[in-house]
Amino acid sequence: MTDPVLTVTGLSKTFGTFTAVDGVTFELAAGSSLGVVGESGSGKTTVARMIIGLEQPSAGTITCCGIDRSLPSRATRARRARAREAQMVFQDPYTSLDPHKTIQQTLTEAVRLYDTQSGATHSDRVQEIADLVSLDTRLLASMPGHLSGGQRQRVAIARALAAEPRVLVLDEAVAALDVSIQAQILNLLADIRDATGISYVFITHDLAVVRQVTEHVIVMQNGRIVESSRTEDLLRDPRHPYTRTLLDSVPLPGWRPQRRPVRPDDSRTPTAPGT
Ligand SMILES: Nc1ncnc2c1ncn2[C@@H]1O[C@H](COP(=O)(O)OP(=O)(O)OP(=O)(O)O)[C@@H](O)[C@H]1O
Repeated sequence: MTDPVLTVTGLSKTFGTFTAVDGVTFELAAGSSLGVVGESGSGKTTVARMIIGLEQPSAGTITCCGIDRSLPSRATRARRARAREAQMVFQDPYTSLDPHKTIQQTLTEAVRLYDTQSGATHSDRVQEIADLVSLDTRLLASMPGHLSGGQRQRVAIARALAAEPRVLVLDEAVAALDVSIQAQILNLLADIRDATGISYVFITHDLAVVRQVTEHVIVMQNGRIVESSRTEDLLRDPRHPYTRTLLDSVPLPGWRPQRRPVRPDDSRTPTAPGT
């Protein structure tokens, strides 16, 4: 393994008497992608929030790009430096963008905040990150409300990339999207990784996503890692009973949901959303 870009050691988080994360340890190599799976409430998001500094660890260490990030810092310079190490993309592209700002304004704000480019103007840089996520330039003048879910998630990814982070933490980032749009975003993320050498921590409940975009997976249950393995090995030969249960609940190829019995009011003409 090349030098890790992120090392998490014995990470724990308690809320009052409740332990949400309990002694989590893993490494993320530069340019690699790690899946974090586990049922709802297993502590995945809390780990993510600690990595990007939104939550303070109760115990353990987080070292990102060789710098110990376990301790909080209020200094603007340190917070900006940290933002260049790790950024996060959230599940819901509908709420994560400011509805009152055009895409251009949102991206310009992010570019201005993390301006590291020598010479390039903010608008050049906005164009550059829009290109990186294959966002149609005509959409820059739009408000988020006029974009599709997939387009909004491209904007959210572009905004995170404005900081040129070494690590991108994606928390259920494709879960709200249709399967075909999910595939486009996952392909896009693969292309961005190839182009920039960025590393991903991919939090998901979806093992199909894990199969497509990660090389290594950790499985969490009740705040602990219960299995850690190469993705290929985990999907072929899960060791922990919990991981087997997770795999068993994934539909096999060809599975079709059962038809729902038709209820009398199903015959109504569907109303278009927002009308
Ligand atoms: N600020 C908080 N105060 C109290 N409890 C919290 C807080 N944040 C998280 N928890 C609890 O910690 C546990 C882990 O939550 P977390 O969101 O990390 O799980 P998760 O695996 O990401 O679940 P999901 O997939 O539903 O988001 C949950 O029981 C949650 O209720």
